[in-house]
Parts: sequence; C-alpha cells; structure tokens
Amino acid sequence: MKAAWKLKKYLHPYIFFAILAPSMMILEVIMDLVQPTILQKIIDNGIANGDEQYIISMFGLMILSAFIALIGGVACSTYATKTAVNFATDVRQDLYETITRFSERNKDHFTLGKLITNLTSDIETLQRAVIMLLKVFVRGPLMFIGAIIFVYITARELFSVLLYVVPILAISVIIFTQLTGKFFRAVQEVMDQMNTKVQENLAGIRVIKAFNRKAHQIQQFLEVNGLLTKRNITAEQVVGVLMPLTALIVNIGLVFALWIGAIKVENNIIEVGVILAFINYLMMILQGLISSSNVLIQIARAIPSAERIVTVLEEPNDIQNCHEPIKNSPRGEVEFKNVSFSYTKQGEPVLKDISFHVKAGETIGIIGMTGSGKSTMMKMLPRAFDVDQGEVLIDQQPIQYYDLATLRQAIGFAPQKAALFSMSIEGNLKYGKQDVSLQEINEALEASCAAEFVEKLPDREQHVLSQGATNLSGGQKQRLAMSRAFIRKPTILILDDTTSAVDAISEKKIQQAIDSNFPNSTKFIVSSKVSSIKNADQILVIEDGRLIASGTHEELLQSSEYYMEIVETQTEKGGVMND
Ligand SMILES: Nc1ncnc2c1ncn2[C@@H]1O[C@H](COP(=O)(O)OP(=O)(O)OP(=O)(O)O)[C@@H](O)[C@H]1O
Repeated sequence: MKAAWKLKKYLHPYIFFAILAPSMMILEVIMDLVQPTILQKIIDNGIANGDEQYIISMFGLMILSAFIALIGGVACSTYATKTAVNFATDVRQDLYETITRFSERNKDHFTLGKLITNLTSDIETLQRAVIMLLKVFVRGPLMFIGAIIFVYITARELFSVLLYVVPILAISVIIFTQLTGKFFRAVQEVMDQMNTKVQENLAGIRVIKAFNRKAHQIQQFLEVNGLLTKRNITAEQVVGVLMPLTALIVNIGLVFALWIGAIKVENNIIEVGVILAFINYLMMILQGLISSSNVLIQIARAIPSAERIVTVLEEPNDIQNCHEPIKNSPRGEVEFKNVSFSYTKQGEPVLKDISFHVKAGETIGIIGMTGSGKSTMMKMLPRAFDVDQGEVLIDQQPIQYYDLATLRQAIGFAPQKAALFSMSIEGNLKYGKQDVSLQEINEALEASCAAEFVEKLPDREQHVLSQGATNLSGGQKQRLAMSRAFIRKPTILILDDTTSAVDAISEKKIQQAIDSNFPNSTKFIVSSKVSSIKNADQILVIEDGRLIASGTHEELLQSSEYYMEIVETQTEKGGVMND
C-alpha cells in the first residue's frame, strides 16, 4: 500500500480530471437513485388517481434525470480514462528512463522478463485500478448507501426487510468475489509461467534446434499449457456454480420482499408503486455491493504491481556524476592503479590488484584465457562498473571526476556481443554518432571490412537488420559493431574480442585501417588470438584476474613463459601469425 501511495505524484498533473471524474459519478448515481422514487410517484399518485398531467410531468422529470445521469456517466468515463491513461503513460515513461539509466550492476538485480512485465502488464493493471478507483470506488458505496437512504424515504414500511436481505446479499457477494478472485489469480500465475516459457523458448530457438531438444521444449510447454487449461476450467466451473447460487439467493431475497410487500398492500399499509421502487433499490444495493467488492479486488491486484514498479523506480543508481564534473574531452592517457573488482560482495575478485599505464595514442593488446577478466577490465573505462579498490585515471584524473556523458562520448566501444538493433545499417551506425555523412558511414564500413558485404546488399546501408541481426553472420555483425565504434572517431577505442569471427585476411586489413585512421586514439584490443595483438605497443597478459606480464610481443617472448605457451599453442593449432 505504501508503494502504491508513492505513485500518487504521477496523478498530480491530472488532479483536475481526477476530481472531476468521481464528481460526475456522484451526479450520475444521484440521478439513478431518484428514478425509482419518480416511478413510485407515477404509479401511486398519477396512475392510481388517473392524473394524466401529473404522469406526463413526472415522466419528463424521469427522462431529464436519466439524461443527466447519462451525461454524468459519459463525463466520468472520459475524465477517469484521461487520468488513468496519462498516469500510466507517465509511469511507463519514467520506468523506461530509469531502466535505460541503469548501470550494469542495477540491471543484474532484475531479470529481463521481470522488467518487461513491469513495463507492460504491471502498468496495465495499475491503469485499470485507477479507472476503477475513479469510476466505481465512488459509485459502489454511494449507490449502496444512497439506495438504503432512499428505501427509508420512499419505502419506509419495507425498510425492516433490508435488515434480513442485505446481510445475506453481502455475504454471498463477498464469498463469490473472494472465491472467483482466488481461482482467477491462480490462472494468472500459470499465465505468467507460460509467458516466461514462451519468451525463453523463442529467444533460444536456435539452441533448441541445434541440440535437438524440440520434443523436450514442446513437452515443457504442453505441461504448462495443460495446467493453464485445468485452472481456467476450474475457475469457470466455480463461476458456473457460484453465479446461479448467488442469483438464487438474490431471487429469494426479492421474493421475500415481494411477499412482505404484498401483505402490506393487502392491508392498505403501502401502495404498489412502493414495492416497485423497493425492488429497484434492492437491485441497486446489490449493484453497489458488487461494484465495491470488485474495486477492492482490483486494488488488491494492483498493489503488488505498484510495489514491483516502485522497486525499479527506487533502485539506487550506483554510477553517478560527481559534483562539478570535468566536461573537457580527455586526450586518452589511461592508468590503472592497484585495481580490484568483484561483481558480488561475497564473491572472489574478478580483477586483482591490476596496475598499468598507457600513453595517449598507444595500442594496447590484452590477452588471457576465457574468463580471466579481460572484458571486465575494459568495462571500467566507460564506467559500466566502478572499481572496488584502487583507481582508474584518465589524463591523470580519477575517472569518477569526468562527466559521464563526456567520458562515454570519448570512448568507442565494440563489445564482445555485437548488440545490433532492428533498424537499417545506417541507423545502427548512427548510434555511434548521429550527425554523420554518407561518406563517413562508408569510411567506417570500409575500415572494418564491412563495406564488402554491405555493398552486395540490394539496399546497401539502408538494409534493415532483423531482431538480434539474425540475418547477418557472426563475422558480419562484429564488423558492423566495429564500424559503429569507429564512426565516432573516439579518443579511446575498445575492441573487445571483435575479430574472433573475422577471417585472418580481413583482420589484417582492419588492423591496418585502425593504425592509419586512429593514430592519436588510445586503442585497447582484447583478444584471445596472439595474431590480433602482436603488433601492439604494449601487451597485457591476464591470468585469473591478475596482470602477470606486460611488454611488447618480443619482450614477452623473452620474459613471460605463460605468453610463450599461448604463442606456441596457437602456432601448433595452425593459428595465423600476421606478418
Ligand atoms: N555481470 C556479471 N556478473 C557476475 N559475474 C560476471 C559478470 N560478467 C562476468 N562475470 C564473471 O567474471 C569473470 C571474468 O569475466 P570476463 O568477461 O571479464 O572474462 P574475459 O576474460 O573477458 O573472458 P572471455 O575471453 O571469455 O570473454 C568470469 O568468471 C565471469 O563469469
């Protein structure tokens, strides 16, 4: 509930509509409430006395009140919808922006599926709850209490009947809504499980096929689908039994009221119109009860959604700008001073006491076994993570002193996984730099050897990539990711194992292009292949999170047994040593 309360600020801009909606609903309910009394007057005063004039004027009043009720209802719906939809749009926008600003560590706290649920169904649930709150929250109790008051005014002689009928109605409505709510919640739970299964299976469809696990996946889906069918049937069966049961109780109440009413008419205590008005009010009391309990159910459903949304919105971002950050673009000198880092508080450090210094414009090769910490080291430069111990300096200033946007603008990062978007090749390259000319695009494509396959596409750089760029090969994706990094002509260029799927001839061309196009950029080239880093000014050899050796290729061949071993293994395996 506290979480839901925190979201009330999103209603502030629409507070006018949020007040208007229930006000209009009050108008509608009052107009609905007076109608049975008008009907009673038509029957008992007009028809009974044959007073035509009276009947016509009362009928006019009835039409007028129905018309005002209609206007009230339409206005309430309009304003409630306006408020709820705008509220949901603003929450969704804020949530999306918060997620976009998430640091890697923030992202690791949530699963992708959960974040998508937050942005879609949780917000949808909240939107429905706000509409319900503004429309029905007022309507239900007002109609319930109003109808009881009108019974007292119009059909006082039958008021005592309410003392028996209302508690029975209230109990049956509560049982009905509680039980159906429970069964439909169970349906929703399986629905969530099924969504997760479908999402996972579609994302991993290639792996499923490659490992020939189709039958297994289908079996898993059948199980959850079967459970969904079962729970749906049970829920519908419960409704099927409870609905007529509740209707029976309501009808017994009506018969009981009619019976007592008939006795009173016979004894000339009341007139027929009073019974009619009473029945109408009894139905309104029932409606009021049902609406009120529906609102409560909707609110109960919305509270967990609100909690989930607030948890994401309040996730503290661990990567922030410092007070008065440096906004000058760096030259590219980089220093790691005794850097240690761990992804989890309890876990063993992934980087252990790493120190090295790089002059601006140098090329640095980083080599080591899988999982040794090479990518993690590079993630410290755009501040995807901050170090736990030690310092990263850029141009001799701690990296945290730089304005985040300035720092990231100075870095061109081609990550290990290409992460291309489902848009044109040009659109993807413009992620690197927005205001680029076609010539710059072509130069970047040329430098990464991507031009040779892009030129063969019918619509060249306008070719639209599928989701996850599945219409490209692994090497083609890597080349485009490199083009995207090249196009911003960065001060610091990081290529994180981006040539693993590129053939040796293209790789050599790419190395030459990097040397001639980026003479002043500091270049970090992460690779597990010696051929990719052999010509670097300095090679860092990483083993199990430690920097165990550094120097040029020739120096390392003399000084590092570990490096020597890597070189020998790759030569034995037929690895290509450029030059
Ligand atoms: N987001 C993360 N959360 C927790 N642990 C992680 C995360 N990313 C990487 N690791 C762990 O950190 C260690 C170093 O990973 P890293 O990706 O830096 O290695 P790498 O040397 O680049 O490996 P590769 O050559 O396979 O890319 C690995 O043990 C890995 O499991």
